[in-house]
Amino acid sequence: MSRVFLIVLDSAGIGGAPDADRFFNAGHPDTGANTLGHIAKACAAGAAEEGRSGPIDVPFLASLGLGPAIRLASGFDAPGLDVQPTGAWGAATELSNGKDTPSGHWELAGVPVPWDWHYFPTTIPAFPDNVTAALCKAAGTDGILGNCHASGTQIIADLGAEHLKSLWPICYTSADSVLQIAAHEDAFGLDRLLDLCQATAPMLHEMKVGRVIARPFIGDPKTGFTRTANRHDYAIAPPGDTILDRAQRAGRATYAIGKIGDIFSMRGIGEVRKGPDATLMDHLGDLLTEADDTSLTFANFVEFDSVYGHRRDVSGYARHLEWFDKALRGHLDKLRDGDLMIFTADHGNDPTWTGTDHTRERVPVLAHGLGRKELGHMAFTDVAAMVARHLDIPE
Ligand SMILES: O=P(O)(O)O[C@H]1O[C@H](CO)[C@@H](O)[C@H]1O
Ligand SMILES: [Mn+2]
Ligand SMILES: [Mn+2]
Repeated sequence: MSRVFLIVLDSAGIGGAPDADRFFNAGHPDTGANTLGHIAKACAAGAAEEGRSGPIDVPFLASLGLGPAIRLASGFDAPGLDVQPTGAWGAATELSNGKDTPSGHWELAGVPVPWDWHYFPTTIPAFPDNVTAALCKAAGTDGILGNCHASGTQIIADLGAEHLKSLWPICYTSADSVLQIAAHEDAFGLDRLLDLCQATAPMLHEMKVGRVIARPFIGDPKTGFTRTANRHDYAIAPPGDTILDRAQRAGRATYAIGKIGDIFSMRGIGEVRKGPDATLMDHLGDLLTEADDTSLTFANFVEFDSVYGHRRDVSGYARHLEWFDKALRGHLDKLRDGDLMIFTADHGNDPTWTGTDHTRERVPVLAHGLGRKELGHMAFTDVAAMVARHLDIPE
């Protein structure tokens, strides 16, 4: 019996979403956004030269069929990826009405989102009075800082010093259905921040706000402020049975690498391994060696999105893709006969695009372990079906 490794490169979209015109970045529609296509184009043009150089160098992903997947999704010929595939490749189109992480992951796991998410307005204050009151009560403070749309790194630079004086939590949102709370790990306290998020999450979930996210940071006004890896997402539970639930019910071991446990509200998850992406790659290597036969490992590499996509850092995103591809090649000898490894994404975040938010895109579905195969156009839920078939559990 074989195992499945389902690996999400967070935000690694490939353009072509038929409904991209309904999604926006800084007031502009996402039509034409193409995360991996535009990164490959920038690399080939010599426009992504920080810490790396030249055409994009991802031989493993290219050998699975990344170039043809981009062409299928968006009609774009991505330079540097034009090799004959030996893996299986397709392009998946999202149904859920959201270009966010939970929508993408749940749908990949078999459950499109049946409701419309609640988004906060771009006005200041962004949060209604009852939400602000609940935040103050749970934090034990007379007020909150922020209360607006913001980039997470910018808002701690702007308000970190004030936060250290008042110890009021920094509360902000984005184009996603989220309420994020940044607070200093030592001065405010990590446990106090996590308790605050946990206490207010049910009220926000009731409003169909997808996640309350704890964003702890360290530092001081002199040296600057930095976010730590102790981020924690408190997400609404998926609205139905996912592939993780099905696998667990069938008695299979399920492993979550990265923030998968948070995204699925721990439903259907046996064991969690977390850390920055470099550590997650070690965890993946360990699980390739250790994971039980018939098990499902579901991984999310978040830094493509959080460190490079939202920051519109084209060189950084390309560097991380090249790191990922190389590191992964070092683990391939641990695969066993019959194992299936799938690489996909949850949405786009084109670093060449306007704004700082996700972009509505199709995503690649690249598989190792099925031989050479054109999977064609797919739904996100077809990924769950592929996993189910391979593990011999109900689709
Ligand atoms: O700017 P930061 O805090 O990284 O926020 C980003 O991270 C959030 C959760 O993934 C998204 O909603 C996006 O706004
Ligand atoms: Mn995401
Ligand atoms: Mn994001």
